[in-house]
Amino acid sequence: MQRESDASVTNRSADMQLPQTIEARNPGMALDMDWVMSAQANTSAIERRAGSIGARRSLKKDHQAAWLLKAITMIDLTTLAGDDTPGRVRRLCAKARQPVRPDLLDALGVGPITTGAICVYHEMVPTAVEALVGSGIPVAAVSTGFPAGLSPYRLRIMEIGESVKAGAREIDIVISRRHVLTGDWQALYDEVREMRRECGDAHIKTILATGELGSLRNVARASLVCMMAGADFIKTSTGKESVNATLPVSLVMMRAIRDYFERTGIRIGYKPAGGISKAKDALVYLALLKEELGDDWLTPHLFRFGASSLLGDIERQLEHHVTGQYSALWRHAMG
Ligand SMILES: O=C[C@H](O)COP(=O)(O)O
Repeated sequence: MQRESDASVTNRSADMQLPQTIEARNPGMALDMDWVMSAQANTSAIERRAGSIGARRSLKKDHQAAWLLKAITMIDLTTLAGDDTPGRVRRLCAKARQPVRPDLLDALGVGPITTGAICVYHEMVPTAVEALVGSGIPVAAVSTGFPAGLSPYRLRIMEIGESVKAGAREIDIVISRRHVLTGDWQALYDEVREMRRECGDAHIKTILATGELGSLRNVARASLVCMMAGADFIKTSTGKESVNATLPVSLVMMRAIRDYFERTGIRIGYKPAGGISKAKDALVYLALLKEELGDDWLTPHLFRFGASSLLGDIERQLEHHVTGQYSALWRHAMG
């Protein structure tokens, strides 16, 4: 019985690999301070809503394997460590090309899938680009003095250009947290606008480092300013803050995205990142996304997980789904 319903959704999951409608990019707009300052966040209501999401049933349990496969296609498979080597990046790229064992995919009735992207530091971009030739998987580079974003402004801008030149098709920039903490929204807008310009055709994800922004209201306002400045995606965290992606922050950012869509007709992507390592947590994020932004956002063009170890746990859960047995986590090493 469970197999039957899984199969029907799993077939749908194969559609995930079909080209999605590519929408026009967010051109941005003039900074609208009235709109920015009107953004508020009722922390207790947000926490209550975020706390209830895990218990809801928006993703049917017997369709879990299909949702986990979908989650894989939305992972920015990441390595951002000081000891990264070309060998580690090449292994990660091989994993991005074939994130799930073919026998498991066969058993689930699905064709080949890939992760959404590979995410690395600038120095590793050429290695990743070479390792992914012909796969269609984009390379994302973290840029602008990641993770603190405190290197000289000119160099941060140049870093973007260098990564684009090296073949990165997505640039994850970090914003200057101080602009948010001092309420200098114009400076934040100008910074992101210039970074967006430097990205050229590469898509820009703006990392808010929400764990360092002081309040959910600041998260809401910073999200709006980044979108007004032309962000293609807004992303929670670098993975290096002491608090990274959380459900309350995700709720606030998703609602800012909804607000922006309702007023401009432009869909902005969302990327929770940092500390998401369990398949069950990924499902909760997808449930929240579906409930807050709807099915249109359930595509790698509009949603990514920034994660270094989530894939291993998802693969383990899929193996359990097919064989009824769990394998050891070490068998799912990423790099
Ligand atoms: O942007 C991605 C994050 O750095 C990944 O964080 P993680 O290693 O906690 O999964």
